[in-house]
Amino acid sequence: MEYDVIMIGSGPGGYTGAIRCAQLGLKTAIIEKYPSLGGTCLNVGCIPSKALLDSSEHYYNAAHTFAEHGIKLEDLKVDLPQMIARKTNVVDQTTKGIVFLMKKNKIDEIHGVGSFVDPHTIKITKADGSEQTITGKNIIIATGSKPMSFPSMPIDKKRVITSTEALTLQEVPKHLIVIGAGVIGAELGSVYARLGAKVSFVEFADSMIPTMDKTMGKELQKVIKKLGADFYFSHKVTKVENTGDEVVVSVDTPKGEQITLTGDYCLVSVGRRAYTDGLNLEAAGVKADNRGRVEVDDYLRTNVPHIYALGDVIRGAMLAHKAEEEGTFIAETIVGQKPHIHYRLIPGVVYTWPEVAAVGYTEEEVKQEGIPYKVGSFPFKALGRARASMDVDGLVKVLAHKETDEILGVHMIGARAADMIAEAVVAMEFRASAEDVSRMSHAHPTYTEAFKEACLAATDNRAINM
Ligand SMILES: NC(=O)c1ccc[n+]([C@@H]2O[C@H](COP(=O)([O-])OP(=O)(O)OC[C@H]3O[C@@H](n4cnc5c(N)ncnc54)[C@H](O)[C@@H]3O)[C@@H](O)[C@H]2O)c1
Repeated sequence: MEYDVIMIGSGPGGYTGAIRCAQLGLKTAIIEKYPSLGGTCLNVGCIPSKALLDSSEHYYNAAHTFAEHGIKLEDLKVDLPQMIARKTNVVDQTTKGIVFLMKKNKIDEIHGVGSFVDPHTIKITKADGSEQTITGKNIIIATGSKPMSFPSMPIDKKRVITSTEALTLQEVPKHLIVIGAGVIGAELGSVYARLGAKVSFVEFADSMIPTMDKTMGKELQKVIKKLGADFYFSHKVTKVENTGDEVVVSVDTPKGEQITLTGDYCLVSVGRRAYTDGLNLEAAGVKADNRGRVEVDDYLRTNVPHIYALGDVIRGAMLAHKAEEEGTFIAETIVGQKPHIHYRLIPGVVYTWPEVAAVGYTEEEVKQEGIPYKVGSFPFKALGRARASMDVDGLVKVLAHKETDEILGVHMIGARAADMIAEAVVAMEFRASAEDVSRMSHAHPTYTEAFKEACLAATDNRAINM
């Protein structure tokens, strides 16, 4: 069978790109190694982790804030197997939705491991060992990423686990040691801290979520500390050992001393790596870089012009919505359109509670690039809406150009920040100044007023409610 496009991988980038190809009239096949569609994000990433984050937040509120709201509960318990079962149900519904979308768009769905035979031919090895070969005028590599580890921290999937196993635990850990306080560590560490686990974060850098604006990491640490977590920043893990019922983690302190931490589970969340295993890129002559990522040009084309790649398997942020934009971009490029992705304006979100969300430059970046800037901040606790819901932690920080007032970056930590960041993206896509946003009506009382107030603060230090 010959296709216009073969998409290898059905994560958010793969399935979105396949649908856009089909919409543009291209005969499209999608190959997926696993029985269900949706990739890491839908099966063992974004969606299931959000289901557990929400459940753990409900529990935490029931245990800690309901009484102040005037709601009394007795005999409150965590039923972790039920929590995990609900999460599995959410995943099932979501992945079945993708099957429906493939059928609706007449995309051929083929399950099995895809590997290149030559630059136009893909062999699919199915679970029962049978093989199928198809050819494509264009091929898109969307095979995503896998959790990274180091030889000193071997993953046994029982006590030394990755995010995948952390989504299926059948008991709340007594002491969860989290290696790496980046996005996954913060999200899943906070789930189990809320459910009652003692959580210790061991992080190489000097703060949580170290690649985001430093103010966000500091604020997030304050909130997670309230859950009883411990932090070991600028500490280096040298060894992780499963001793049966326990995990012993050996750590070098910044002073050069060696300490050990003992817990019942250890979550290794030290980043992810591009996943190209089994693809047989050599048969197509496709080049990978020194980090194993498929090399692409500005058009997301590999060194073989009809083979493209997108998402976690190439350079850039490992974000589902970045991959989705790239899927659409490639489909439109194939049919001769001139699409565009504004990488600087792809938002980043950490789904802790409160959430962290950001778009554009961090303060550290504007300093480093020598861009003249000014800052406006506004804390959520000064908002009536936040006090009404008892979600008073966090702030909005706006960076604007000192001379032109153009918004350069927006960083939020607070309730509903993940949704609110969309307003900042729109403002920045249209190159708004802080004053532009200051002059737009924001409904009262809402959390979005914090963005307007931070813009007022940046415009002329004239926030109203502070
Ligand atoms: N909400 C989201 O958008 C979301 C959610 C999950 C994952 N992701 C993406 O998936 C990828 C993987 O997530 P992640 O949290 O594993 O990676 P990450 O890069 O966000 O964080 C890894 C952290 O581990 C630390 N680290 C590395 N080696 C260490 C060591 N030996 N000892 C102690 N600390 C060490 C790093 O300094 C870093 O802070 C990221 O690119 C992330 O953006 C995104």
